[in-house]
Amino acid sequence: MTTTMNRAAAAPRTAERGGAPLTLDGVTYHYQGRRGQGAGVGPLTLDVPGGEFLCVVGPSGSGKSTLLSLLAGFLKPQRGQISLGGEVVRGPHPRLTLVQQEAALFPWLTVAGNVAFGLRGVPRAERDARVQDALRQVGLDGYGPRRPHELSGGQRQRVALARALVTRPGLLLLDEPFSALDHATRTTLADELLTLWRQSGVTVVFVTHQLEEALHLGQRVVALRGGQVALDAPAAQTSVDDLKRLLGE
Ligand SMILES: Nc1ncnc2c1ncn2[C@@H]1O[C@H](COP(=O)(O)OP(=O)(O)OP(=O)(O)O)[C@@H](O)[C@H]1O
Repeated sequence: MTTTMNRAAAAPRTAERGGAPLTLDGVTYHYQGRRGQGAGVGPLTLDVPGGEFLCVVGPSGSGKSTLLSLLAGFLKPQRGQISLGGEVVRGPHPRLTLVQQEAALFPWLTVAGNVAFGLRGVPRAERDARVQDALRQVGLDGYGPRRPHELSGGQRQRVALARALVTRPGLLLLDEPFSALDHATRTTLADELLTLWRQSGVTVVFVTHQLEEALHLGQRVVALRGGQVALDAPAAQTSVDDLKRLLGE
């Protein structure tokens, strides 16, 4: 690929191909309740090499969303620190991008406008070319002029993925991105995500309730229980039954 990099948010300091390594060092966050510190996560220590596809599983309340909010910079660790590509994460950052369960697309923008959103500051011709390229990658060639309400749920998630990847982030965070979709669409999109990951080399942290999905997608699986890492293993060396037993499901 030979596209020129550009300025500001459109030009994350990540290599064009290849994800950023992610490090959590003693990261702790506990929600403050009326009776002092409540539930939360940590201390969590994890090393995620650049380009790894990590899945995070765990029962309801185990801390998956809290962990993602910390990684996305929406919450600040009370102790410990998170680094991405060697830089401490201190807040939302152009090098990382989050895709959630319901694609949060701007309804007043076209599909192309939604995908182009993160490319402000990039010259028009390059921006248009990158948007077209991203839409082609997610199988939505020709959908640029449509509005989000004219798309199916699966197509909206594809737009969200295109919007996330068009900025060439170092880290892609996914929070149950396919859980609102029917089984067939979910399976198709999961396989498409693997293709996109291989093409882009981005580091992925994917949160899911579905143990099968985690083992299918991830190279590595981290299971949380009560805000702590209960298991951290290569996906190939664990099974749904192992995870169920460990998580008491
Ligand atoms: N805003 C908050 N205030 C107080 N406690 C919270 C808050 N958000 C989450 N918690 C608590 O922190 C713990 C972790 O919650 P979290 O939402 O991260 O879990 P989760 O694994 O994502 O759950 P789910 O799968 O149900 O979304 C839970 O005990 C939860 O009740």
